Amino acid sequence: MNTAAPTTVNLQPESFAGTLRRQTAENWDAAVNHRFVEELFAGTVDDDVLARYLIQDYQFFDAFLAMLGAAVATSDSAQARLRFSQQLGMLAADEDGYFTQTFRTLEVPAAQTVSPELTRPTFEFVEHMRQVTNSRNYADILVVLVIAEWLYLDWGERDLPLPAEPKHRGWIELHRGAAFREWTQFLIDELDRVAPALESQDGRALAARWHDVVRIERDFFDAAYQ
Ligand SMILES: Cc1ncc(CO)c(N)n1
Repeated sequence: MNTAAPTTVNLQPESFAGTLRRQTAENWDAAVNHRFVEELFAGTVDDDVLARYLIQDYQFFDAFLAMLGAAVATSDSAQARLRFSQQLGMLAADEDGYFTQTFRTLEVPAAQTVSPELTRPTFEFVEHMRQVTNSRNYADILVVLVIAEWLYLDWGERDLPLPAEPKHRGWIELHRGAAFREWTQFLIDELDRVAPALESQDGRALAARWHDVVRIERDFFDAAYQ
């Protein structure tokens, strides 16, 4: 695929992130236009589907926080370290608050929020995050961060009316708007600043991870219906 969907970030088309975004357009766009996203905006997603998705995503969330901690620890930039730290504070307050409130609304048993059985996409995603966290390689960490946030920004910013109920609307509002756009732009700019040449050995390893993680994002939505 050689077409780039319209996106809400500023991008150098030939940059590391721009090139990989274009190479993975098929799975990326399938995720952004997924049935789950359509039903979330419409406010029609089945409560069981939403609960299954959020139970898995709470496990994603914990590994994601650990990965952000690794970004704090490994960044070569003091300014970037502060930006990651600020985001950790927001996630611990607003995003954890959304999960907690919505688990209560959906009457999800506590055991399911603590140690559910992982679906295959969750297992794979957590494994990628564990690998980059342990690698202490800032560029490798940024690859996973950029995909997770940029792909979610792309569906969150879809031009659709917002649903009324907090369990639907809250998840959308966490992934759209000026603050989330600015955060995503920061991640893309950091990756393009520190990424190795795409054709180098390190660059090829990062590209392989990029392709796999975008595929997992799509599978993650599918799993909520299985
Ligand atoms: C699976 C998945 N990808 C990305 C995000 C956004 O960080 C999320 N919450 N869950």
